[in-house]
Amino acid sequence: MQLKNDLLLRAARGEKTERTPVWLMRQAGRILPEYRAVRSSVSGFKELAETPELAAEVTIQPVDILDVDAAIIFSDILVVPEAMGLPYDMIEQRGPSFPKTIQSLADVEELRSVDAHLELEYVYEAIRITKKALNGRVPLLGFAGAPWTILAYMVEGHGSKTFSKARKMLYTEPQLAHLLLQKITETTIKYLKAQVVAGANLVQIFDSWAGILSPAQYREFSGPYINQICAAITEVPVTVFAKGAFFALPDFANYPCSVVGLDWNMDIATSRQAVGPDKSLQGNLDPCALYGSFDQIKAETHKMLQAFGPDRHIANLGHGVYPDTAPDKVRCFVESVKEYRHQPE
Ligand SMILES: Cc1c2[nH]c(c1CCC(=O)O)Cc1[nH]c(c(CCC(=O)O)c1C)Cc1[nH]c(c(CCC(=O)O)c1C)Cc1[nH]c(c(C)c1CCC(=O)O)C2
Repeated sequence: MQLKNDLLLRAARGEKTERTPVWLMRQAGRILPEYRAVRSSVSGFKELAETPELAAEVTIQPVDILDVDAAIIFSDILVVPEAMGLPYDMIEQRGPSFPKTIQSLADVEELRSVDAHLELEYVYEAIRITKKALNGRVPLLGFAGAPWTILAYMVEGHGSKTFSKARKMLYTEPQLAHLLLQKITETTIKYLKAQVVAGANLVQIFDSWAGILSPAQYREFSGPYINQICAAITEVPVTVFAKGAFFALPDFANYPCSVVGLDWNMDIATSRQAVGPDKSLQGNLDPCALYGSFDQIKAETHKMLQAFGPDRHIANLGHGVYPDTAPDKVRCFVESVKEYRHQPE
């Protein structure tokens, strides 16, 4: 179906756009009272994510309420380890937890990878329902975690400041880590391809824990697997968002991806230099900027847009929007992007 608003896809491909497109990571979620209402009608996050009609409903809420230029399918990166054989619980106020973790070769060998993506039919169904309901209003984004970030949860078993168990494995059992990373990569490729078949117009790879690796470790344990995924997804543009991995930006220049996400620690001009002219950039306002006044948000957003320039930019925050951000402030961010006209250099 012809999209009525394809600004984001054109920006991703490096085509000229009338204005910069805008969306927010984690826009489908707790910032919206409308989301919390749907969420409280079910037993919890997992039931919501696994019920395609409801997942579609909360996916579309930010398009209706915040007027963003894209929808992102409501799901989680942790559905992949679950499909491979490690179920997770989402614990209220605390986050994800895995009753069983990966510690040995036997654990890795037990994981499903060949057909694991078939367990995620509920995600594909949510994508199909969302596409139909969106009726071409905006593109729909699919996503998955990067293999390193998924390994981190599979080995650690829960969130952590240091992920020291996961990083320990890279030193003590590098071979085992590579075996696991390759298995996750194979499942992720099939999963993302199935999302595209279901209707995703672009897919984003979230490497949320990229920044806790050294540059050398990143080059060995994360980058190559992301590169494999980018090379396999030829049907739609791919965005790579590696939080904290400023050191990897020159590597991404050589990956077959279309867009590179920046967090707010990354200098815009320096990042553009590192990534080169042939990729689009996404980001990178500090999520905390949305706690400022309306005037501050507008000024910060305009400063950011000017620094990125008019082309090859998708406006976003530098990480997911924080759950206690006022929806009015989010709308102010979106409107500030939409009203901006670039000043000639
Ligand atoms: C690391 C990571 C996770 N999940 C995700 C990442 C990568 C992005 C990032 O770095 O933030 C990705 C994710 N998770 C969710 C989405 C939905 C789409 C969107 O961006 O709007 C996306 C893209 C829903 C969610 N995923 C989660 C919620 C909150 C659960 C709830 O509604 O109770 C939502 C809406 C839970 C989740 N899921 C995860 C954690 C650590 C937590 C707990 C912390 C938190 O609550 O934010 C794992």
